[in-house]
Amino acid sequence: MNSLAYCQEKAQASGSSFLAGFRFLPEEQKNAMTVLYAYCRELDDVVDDCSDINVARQTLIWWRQDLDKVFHQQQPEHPVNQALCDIVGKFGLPKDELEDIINGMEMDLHHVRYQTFADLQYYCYRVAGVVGRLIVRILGFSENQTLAYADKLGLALQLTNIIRDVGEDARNGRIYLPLDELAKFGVSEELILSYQSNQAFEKLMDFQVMRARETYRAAVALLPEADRKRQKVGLVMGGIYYALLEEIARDGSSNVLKYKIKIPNPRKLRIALKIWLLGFKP
Ligand SMILES: CC(C)=CCC/C(C)=C/CC/C(C)=C/COP(=O)(O)OP(=O)(O)O
Repeated sequence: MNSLAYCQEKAQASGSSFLAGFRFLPEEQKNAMTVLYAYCRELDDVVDDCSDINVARQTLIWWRQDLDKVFHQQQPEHPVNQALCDIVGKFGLPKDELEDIINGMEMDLHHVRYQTFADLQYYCYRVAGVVGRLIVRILGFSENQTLAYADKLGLALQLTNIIRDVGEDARNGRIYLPLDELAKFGVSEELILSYQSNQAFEKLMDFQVMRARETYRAAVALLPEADRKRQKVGLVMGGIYYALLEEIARDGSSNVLKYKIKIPNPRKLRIALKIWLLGFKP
């Protein structure tokens, strides 16, 4: 199997919410997005499948060394890194942004709590903001402000992901919601870790949803007119996750403790098509 085929299989197997948007792209950009997606997925798996933190840490060190080869004209060992060799030059993907994703995964190994929203934002930048930046580079941009849009949209998506996965993360002993916000709303860590919902938790979650919604609006407002057309697939990705956020709000945001809300694939495709034709207005 060649390295691109490996990435395509990895992306397909993930069943990710985002793949629906890729089909609108020309072959070269679609392949680059698939390689980037596979890269993120592989790194994610290192942390998700981790039963021994030392093994995971060593594996991330190995990924750093293998990524280094991509930028030093050497043959990397991992098929995803081999596939990256074909796209980093073509799309001007910087090493430090690809490395930042590894840094974000490392944070996941050590940090299971964030004190403030500023702390959480730093994590979100590394696992989602830089992904947004790399996507913006693949799709093409003419104004630097488009990078600020990428940071913001990445944050909006990651906040949505955190809201959706509160229950699943709690089962793994993780709480991403900032601890000072838990305290402000009178929600204890124990309540979340025992999947108990109460009025205080409902209010906390309503606040989280409202802030995520505002983050989507702020992101779209940052995207310069000149880059809107080229960035349409990114907006489709944002729109699919925004629909997920609205679905969580409709369902009752405190239910995130009990189950994980999903949008069925046919609906994702309808949302993608609508945004492609009419634009994304959160
Ligand atoms: C400019 C721009 C497009 C910015 C956005 C950047 C971006 C795509 C960040 C990824 C954040 C995120 C929540 C990933 C989860 O992926 P997943 O495949 O695990 O999601 P799933 O579990 O919902 O399928």
